[in-house]
Amino acid sequence: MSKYLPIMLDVQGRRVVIIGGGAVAERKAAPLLEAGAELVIVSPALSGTLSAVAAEGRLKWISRIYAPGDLQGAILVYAASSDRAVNEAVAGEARMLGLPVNVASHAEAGSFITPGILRRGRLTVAVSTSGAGPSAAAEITSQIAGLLGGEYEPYLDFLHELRTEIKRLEPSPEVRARLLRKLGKLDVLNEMRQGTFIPWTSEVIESWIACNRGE
Ligand SMILES: C[C@@]1(CC(=O)O)C2=NC(=C\c3[nH]c(c(CCC(=O)O)c3CC(=O)O)Cc3[nH]c(c(CC(=O)O)c3CCC(=O)O)/C=C3\N/C(=C\2)[C@@H](CCC(=O)O)[C@]3(C)CC(=O)O)/[C@H]1CCC(=O)O
Ligand SMILES: NC(=O)c1ccc[n+]([C@@H]2O[C@H](COP(=O)([O-])OP(=O)(O)OC[C@H]3O[C@@H](n4cnc5c(N)ncnc54)[C@H](O)[C@@H]3O)[C@@H](O)[C@H]2O)c1
Repeated sequence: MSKYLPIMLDVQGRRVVIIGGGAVAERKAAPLLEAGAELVIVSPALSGTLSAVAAEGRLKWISRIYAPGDLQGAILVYAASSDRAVNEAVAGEARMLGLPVNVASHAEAGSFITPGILRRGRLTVAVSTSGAGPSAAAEITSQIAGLLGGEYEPYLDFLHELRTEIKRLEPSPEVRARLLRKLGKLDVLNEMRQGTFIPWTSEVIESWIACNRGE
């Protein structure tokens, strides 16, 4: 069994190529577009949703079958055509170029697989069964969605703001590390859940930093 490594990849403005434009390509495209990838789809046909996205100029559609050379300039590749042999040829070209490739028809021909994804603002949860059961991955993802409410979005925005301020205002690495550890122990998430959270002004942030610099 492959033991896959989960990573968070920044694809903003980077070219990602999907071969095939059907239902699976559509599912793989959604998180790529959300993450700001420069998406290129090579396929003789495109699903309705993908056509609409192409018409808005949010992806580039190359309207023909795959040809070697289509992966030039990409950082990531998805072989999602309905033709197994074509997907294998795509995986071969990707391997030659040293590019990570996902193969929708038979995962073992590729080098990465796609998890179920759940987002709450800056929080991302990715769920994988290591390929054992894609439907189970979808089901587990929706169970976790029920556990993690909308409060995580403002909570993580708050943590981000405080972390940025601590890094800006506190020159000592030891004190900064202590403040950042204390940040994780604040009860703000519960306050947000209960609707009792009062947003911190810059004065409150500065005084919290001043009061918590010590041991
Ligand atoms: C999670 C999710 C993400 C996504 O695709 O975006 C995802 N598959 C999803 C849905 C889904 N997949 C399939 C159906 C039809 C019902 C069924 O057959 O079960 C449905 C629809 C459904 O269940 O709703 C069939 C299927 N899937 C794969 C194969 C081929 C094979 O096994 O090799 C076949 C058979 C094809 C055939 O027979 O022709 C392969 C993979 N699918 C994966 C991910 C990777 C492993 C993830 C893990 O670690 O578990 C992996 C290995 C590779 C990859 O695609 O990256 C997404 C749910 C997202 C969500 O809704 O939240
Ligand atoms: N990994 C997964 O999550 C998953 C889920 C379901 C199905 N599948 C598998 O993924 C594949 C695609 O499924 P789908 O539902 O999107 O099929 P689909 O028929 O909806 O789409 C296939 C697409 O591939 C395109 N295509 C065909 N030949 C091509 C070529 N030579 N070059 C470029 N594009 C080409 C078609 O025009 C079409 O747009 C199937 O092999 C299926 O077994 C994978």
